[in-house]
Amino acid sequence: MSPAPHPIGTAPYDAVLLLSFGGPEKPEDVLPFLQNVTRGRGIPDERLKEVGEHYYSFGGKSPINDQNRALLGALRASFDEIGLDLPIYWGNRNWAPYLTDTMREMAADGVRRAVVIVTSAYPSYSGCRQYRENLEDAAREVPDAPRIDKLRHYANHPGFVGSFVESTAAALSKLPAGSAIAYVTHSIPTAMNATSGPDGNGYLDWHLDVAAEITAELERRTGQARRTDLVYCSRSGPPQVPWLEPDVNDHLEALAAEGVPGVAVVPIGFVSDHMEVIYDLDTEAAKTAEKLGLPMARAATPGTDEKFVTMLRDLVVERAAAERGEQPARPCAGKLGPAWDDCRHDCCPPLRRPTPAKETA
Ligand SMILES: CC1=C(CCC(=O)O)c2cc3nc(cc4[nH]c(cc5[nH]c(cc1n2)c(C)c5CCC(=O)O)c(CCC(=O)O)c4C)C(CCC(=O)O)=C3C
Ligand SMILES: [Fe+2]
Repeated sequence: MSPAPHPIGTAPYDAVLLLSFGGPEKPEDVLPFLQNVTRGRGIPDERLKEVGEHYYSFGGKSPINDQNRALLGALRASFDEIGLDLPIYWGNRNWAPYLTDTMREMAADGVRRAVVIVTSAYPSYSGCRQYRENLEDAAREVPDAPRIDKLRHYANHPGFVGSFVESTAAALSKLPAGSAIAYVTHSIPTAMNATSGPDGNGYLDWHLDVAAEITAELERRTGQARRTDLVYCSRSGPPQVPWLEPDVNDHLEALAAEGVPGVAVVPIGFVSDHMEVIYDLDTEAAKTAEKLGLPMARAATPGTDEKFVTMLRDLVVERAAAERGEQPARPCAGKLGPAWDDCRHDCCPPLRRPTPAKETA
């Protein structure tokens, strides 16, 4: 008689939810998508027109939904490999499948408790709390909505860092010796960074820690130190509001002026090659680099890389153990230590928007 398969502990969960940003699938979707994203967020019309053009130049279709479908497939295969039979659902903030519809489906299927994987790795209002608000809003609309726990931030997990170590090494191998590394992430308002994470400045601190880990591992491998910086793409908002700088294009100019022989552009802020990556980096920054005669290679994002997918699976198993009151190992690279499971109530507060009327303190 063969032994029963070893049951992987995923109690108390009966499902996993993949929660993402969403993107347009065809040209007619672009405007309604942008309206969903920017509703009440004070983005100037000029910027919206410009971003609309980015989408139209790629046929009105964002790659993000197909990337999430691929990730769902990879997660399913990875779960099946170890006999983990939790169903995996998918919902988005800004486009179909909308989170509220997915939550309705989960409730109808009898899901009582689920764990959510968000496609955003770092603490900030946009990348964390706004998703938690989306979950809360959806739960208010759906009778018998499941209780949903969010995985700890995974940017400093060895699976995420390790995936970027490999892709950065691959990018550097296409460049002249002595090339620099430019780590890139989505710019956010400096005020949003100031309040990100439980103690503030979490967005920046986490990125710097992840970048330092990747750099240190590559240095261990090659014995070579090189110039590294953290720079930004996709600045939005009104011009008078300060966002994190420098912009990647300005940084490339500075590197070229210094005579750096080449640059690996490493998008540590992104989990897949969505519009910010294929437009802001592969189109715009690549054009800047070409104009400057600066050799540039862009490192791959995790996407469906095995290290990344296995990490997500491990984090689901880890969180389930923690919810059962066990003390699971919490793998972590970097100096900041593993992130908290549940965010504190005052973590990453929303930015105050300018109000048209006078107020008192
Ligand atoms: C930190 C961060 C991430 C990284 C974490 C994560 O990955 O989630 C991220 C991801 C994404 N952002 C995306 C798209 C957009 N973001 C916008 C606007 C904004 N993003 C912000 C921040 C972030 N955004 C902020 C502070 C704004 C200003 C408005 C506001 O305060 O909310 C706008 C409006 C137009 C514009 O102003 O650019 C669009 C269209 C897509 C989809 C891409 C695709 O379609 O492939 C993805 C994955
Ligand atoms: Fe964004």
